[in-house]
Formats: sequence, C-alpha cells, structure tokens
Amino acid sequence: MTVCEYKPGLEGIPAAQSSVSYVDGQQGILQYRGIRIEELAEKSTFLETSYLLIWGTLPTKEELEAFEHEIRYHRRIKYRIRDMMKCFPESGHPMDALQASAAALGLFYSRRDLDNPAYIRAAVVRLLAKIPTMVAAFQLMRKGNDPVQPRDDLGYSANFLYMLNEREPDPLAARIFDVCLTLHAEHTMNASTFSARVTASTLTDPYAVMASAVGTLGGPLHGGANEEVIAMLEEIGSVENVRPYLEDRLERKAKIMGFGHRVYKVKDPRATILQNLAEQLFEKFGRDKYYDIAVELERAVEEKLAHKGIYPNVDFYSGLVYSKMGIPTDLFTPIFAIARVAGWLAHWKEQLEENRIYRPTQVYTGLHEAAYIPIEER
Ligand SMILES: CC(=O)SCCNC(=O)CCNC(=O)[C@H](O)C(C)(C)COP(=O)(O)OP(=O)(O)OC[C@H]1O[C@@H](n2cnc3c(N)ncnc32)[C@H](O)[C@@H]1OP(=O)(O)O
Ligand SMILES: O=C([O-])CC(=O)C(=O)O
Repeated sequence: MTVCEYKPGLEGIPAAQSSVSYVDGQQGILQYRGIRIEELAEKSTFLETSYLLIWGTLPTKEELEAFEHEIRYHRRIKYRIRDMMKCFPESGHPMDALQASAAALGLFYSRRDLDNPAYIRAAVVRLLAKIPTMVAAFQLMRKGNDPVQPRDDLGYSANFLYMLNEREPDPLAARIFDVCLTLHAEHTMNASTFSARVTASTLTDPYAVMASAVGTLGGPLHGGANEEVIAMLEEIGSVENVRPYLEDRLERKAKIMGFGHRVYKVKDPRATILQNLAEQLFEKFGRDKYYDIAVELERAVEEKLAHKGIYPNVDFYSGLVYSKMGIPTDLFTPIFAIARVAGWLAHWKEQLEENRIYRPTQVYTGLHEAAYIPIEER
C-alpha cells in the first residue's frame, strides 16, 4: 500500500465516492444531484429537495404527496421523549438538547434492520418528521410552556414556525424559511457529513448517525458560526466601527466569523441567495441596522482578504434572516441541523449501499519501547 502524505484536516483527500452533491469552489457552483442550488431555491420545496437528495431523483407528483403525507403523519414525538426533554436544563444549548433527543429516538426505533428498504424509509421519514418537533418542543419547554402539537394543515416549514411561535407564520416568512432549509440541506464532504458517514460505516442505527452529525455541526468552525456571526455584528454595533473592529481582529490573527471556506474561494452561492432573502424580508418587515453592518463588513473583508480567497460563507447572512423572523440566536444551528438531516440521510443511505468501515491510518509521532517508571520514582 502506498503511504500518502499527511494532510491536516484531510484537505483535498477524497473520503468517499458520492453522487449526492457537487461543489466547484473556484466558480461558486453548488448542485444537488446535478441541479443548481439557485434553481432548487427558486422552484423546489425543502421536502421535494430532500426526496431528491435521499432517493436520487425528483419525485413525481404522487411520490411527493405520499412522502409529504408520511412525514405529516410522523411529526408527533412520544410523550416519553417530551418528558425526557423536560428534564433537560433550560440553560442548556438547544444543539445539545437536539443531539441527546436524536440519540434517544434510537431507544424507541432501533432495530438495525439495515438491509430492509422499509426500515430505511421509516428511519428517513421519522427523522425528517420528528427533528423539527423536538427543536420546537425544547424551545417552548425551556420557556416553561407545554409544546404545541404539529398541525396537519400546515406545510413542513410553516408547521415548524407555528410550533416554535405558537402562531401561524406570515406566508412570505414561511416560504423564505423553506428556501433557507433547501440551501442548508447538503454540502458534499463537510465535517458533519463526514462524521455521519464514519458513524454509518460501523452499521450502527441511523439515530446514532444523526446524533453524531448534530454534535459535529455545532462547533463554531462549522454550523455554529451562524450564531457567532450575530454576536459579532452586535459587538461591532455600528457601520463606523466595522473597519476598526476588522483591523483589531486581523492584528490579533482572530477569525472573522461567517467568512472563509475550505472549498469556496469565491462568495458562497448560498450566501448570495440568503442575502437576497434577507433583503426581501427587510422590504416587508423593515430594515435592520445589522444588515448594513454586515454589508459593510463584507466589503471591508473583501478589501483585506480577497487575495486569500476569503468571502462570506453560508453562515454569514442566514442569522440575519432568522433574526428578522424573531428566532432566538441559539436556535440558528439547530435549524441548520433540521435542514442538514436530509443530506446526512442521503449520505447514510449511500454509505450503506457500498459500505466499508472507515479506518484510516495515522503518522505516529510518539516514543517506542519507552521505560515504565514506577510511580514513586516519577
Ligand atoms: C457551514 C460551514 O461550516 S461554513 C464555515 C463556517 N465557519 C466559519 O465561518 C468560521 C470562520 N472560518 C474559518 O474558521 C475557516 O475559514 C474555515 C474553518 C471555514 C475553513 O478553514 P480552513 O480551510 O482550515 O482554512 P484555515 O483556517 O487554515 O485558513 C486559511 C487561511 O485563511 C485565513 N482565514 C480563514 N478563514 C478566515 C476568517 N474567517 N477570518 C480571517 N482569516 C481567515 C486563515 O487565518 C489562514 O491564513 P494564513 O494562511 O495566513 O495563516
Ligand atoms: O462544506 C463545508 O465544509 C461547510 C459547509 O459549507 C456546509 O457544510 O454547508
């Protein structure tokens, strides 16, 4: 076997063969199953896109209706899951609550019948259906309220916003939210998808796969950056303070959250769409000073860091959209997870179709044949 050069962060090393999505980081192109993200954002829905990602083709009308119906039917969560979540500390981060609850689903449904297409379908449906309900339930319970039941007459995104806010959402907000889910649904071999595939490769159950991916998504270098972006815009506070803030951070070699990407060396196409969605929301619900700060920051970062290929990524404008919808900052990453479940499931299925357990190697840098020193002599 040839020994490859060690690459920190496995940069540029293929970790799977996949037909789920494609990124051209030089040209800013993202495609799900070959279809451009711009087209899906405009014409599709999150559930239709999830079907495309997971089953590989766009559904017929009948297939989509059956899929939507199954998901609607499975939205409720068992009272024992709700009771378990009630015991979580209300000060806990909703991503931790989600990771624990996703793993807990495995207590109820795990049979690891991975060769059975009906088991795969049921797991796909349950996870897509129940994860939003769990996110909304934790939000209400940490405020001391009972969770509200899902509404069968509402679509996927409208129902989530209803469960979160206990009132029906504005139709434009519901549509924009649905587009946000589509934009976040999948992105090749990112850290959380890699984590999902590694976990899947051991043939454990899909609930454990999702729990491990949720845990990976939460970090500030990955999905957790969307929360950090809002904190950063608040800290900057005014358009005038953008450049001094940036100078100070660059001097301290600190990262600017929501910027930079391992693959994109131009502006992330999802950031462009999200910026446009933010503008639509501002037109209807009023402008936001944080948007002006964000635009000025993008301009200033471009002046300083474009030579390194550092531009806004998907996490930069998403928080502004969610904030305008009144969604609390610490729910941004769980919402990212609601969307990314579709991509994780697509990769879980693909991994099972041609599985080999992940077991890379390492470059050992430690000692050999070292002496054991008795404790009293250390
Ligand atoms: C959904 C997502 O996961 S999107 C990414 C969300 N994460 C963030 O927004 C956090 C901020 N960004 C980052 O930390 C990085 O750009 C990552 C994690 C996204 C990519 O990391 P890597 O590919 O490992 O790039 P790395 O961190 O090595 O940076 C390469 C160079 O660009 C610089 N750089 C990268 N991102 C930034 C940034 N956001 N601000 C300032 N400088 C940056 C680094 O300092 C480094 O410079 P150097 O070569 O002079 O030392
Ligand atoms: O691809 C990546 O490394 C991160 C990212 O943008 C995503 O997961 O959406």
